[in-house]
Amino acid sequence: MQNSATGVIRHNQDVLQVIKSYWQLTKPRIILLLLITTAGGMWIAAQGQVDPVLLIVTLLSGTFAAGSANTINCLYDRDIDYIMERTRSRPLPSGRVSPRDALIFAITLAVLSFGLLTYFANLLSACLAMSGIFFYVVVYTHWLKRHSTQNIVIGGAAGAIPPLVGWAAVTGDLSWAAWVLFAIIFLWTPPHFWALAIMIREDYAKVGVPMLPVVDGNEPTSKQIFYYTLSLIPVSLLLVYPLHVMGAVYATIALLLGGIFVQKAWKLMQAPSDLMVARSTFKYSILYLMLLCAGMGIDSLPMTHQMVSAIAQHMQTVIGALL
Ligand code: HEM
Ligand SMILES: CC(C)=CCC/C(C)=C/CC/C(C)=C/COP(=O)(O)OP(=O)(O)O
Repeated sequence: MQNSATGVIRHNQDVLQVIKSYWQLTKPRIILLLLITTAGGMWIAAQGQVDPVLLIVTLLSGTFAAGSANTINCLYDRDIDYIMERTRSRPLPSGRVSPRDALIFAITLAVLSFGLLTYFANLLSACLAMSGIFFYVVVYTHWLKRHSTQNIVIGGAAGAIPPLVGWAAVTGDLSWAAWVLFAIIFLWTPPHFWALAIMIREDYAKVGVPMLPVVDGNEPTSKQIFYYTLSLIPVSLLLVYPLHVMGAVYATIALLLGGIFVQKAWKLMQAPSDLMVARSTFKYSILYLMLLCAGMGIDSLPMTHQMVSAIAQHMQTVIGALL
């Protein structure tokens, strides 16, 4: 009796371990931020009034597409992941999932994503999601990652596709504002990744991946980080002017967040080998993108528009009374 109970417990633990391994293959923590940017795109496209069913289906499809891309990346990179300390315990290098099963899992996720987006949203959003997988797997992982110091600059375009998926799911096309969202993430990726690459330079050097800090050193990398970060401020404000899809609330948030990011990048440029500063810049990059997207959401709410116009009216009355 006790043996069979122990057997059931052990079986359940095994099942949980298998689920955990497949979950880890998808790199879920990265997907969360990708989904936040997708939601940001949807929110602006729908001017703050997104159909909840479309939102849920698009985010689920985005999860499947990104999970598929990340699984294929883990499959392709399992040789170097086995050598690098940070990635050694991932499901493939540690042997918890076989390459064949990982491939079947990735294909299933991609098919589900394409089917859901085509059925519930439109073909454009489905094709954009598939182009994200293609770009990340073929252009970044296969062509660039092991061959160019600009790997993450060009390859980073893959990570900038999710807001396009969100936008297209709502409107069926892509406007200038959607491309500005793409540009924000495109410019954000080098500071995000190179700050981390400064911290784990030795790992990349060990496996011969030509990340910029490995090849050119920390000083030129920190300069590049600074210029990309600086360029983020005017680009993030394009949504306010000339595109007029965001207002004063977003502008204030974008300026504030961008200012802090530039300050951190400046500090890193002054001390390019200070791992604590690099760590703080990397961590802040994630917070920056999360809060910028939250700012887009807040600015798009009809309640915010009412509040801003009420404040403006009040100010007008006060100024009128004073003059
Ligand atoms: C080519 C582009 C990119 C590269 C090379 C890159 C690389 C990395 C690496 C190596 C890590 C550390 C992961 C780990 O510890 O296992 C990381 C963390 C992270 N990345 Fe990126 N990244 C890129 C783009 C993006 C994009 C587009 C997003 C989302 C919009 C993103 C979101 C995150 C998040 C949220 C983390 C922290 C995960 C955690 O909590 O551990 N990354 N990135
Ligand atoms: C629309 C769509 C599906 C887009 C795909 C977006 C996507 C999956 C972006 C991932 C970006 C990323 C985490 C790169 C790190 O790869 P790495 O190989 O350098 O990281 P690692 O060393 O941790 O494996």
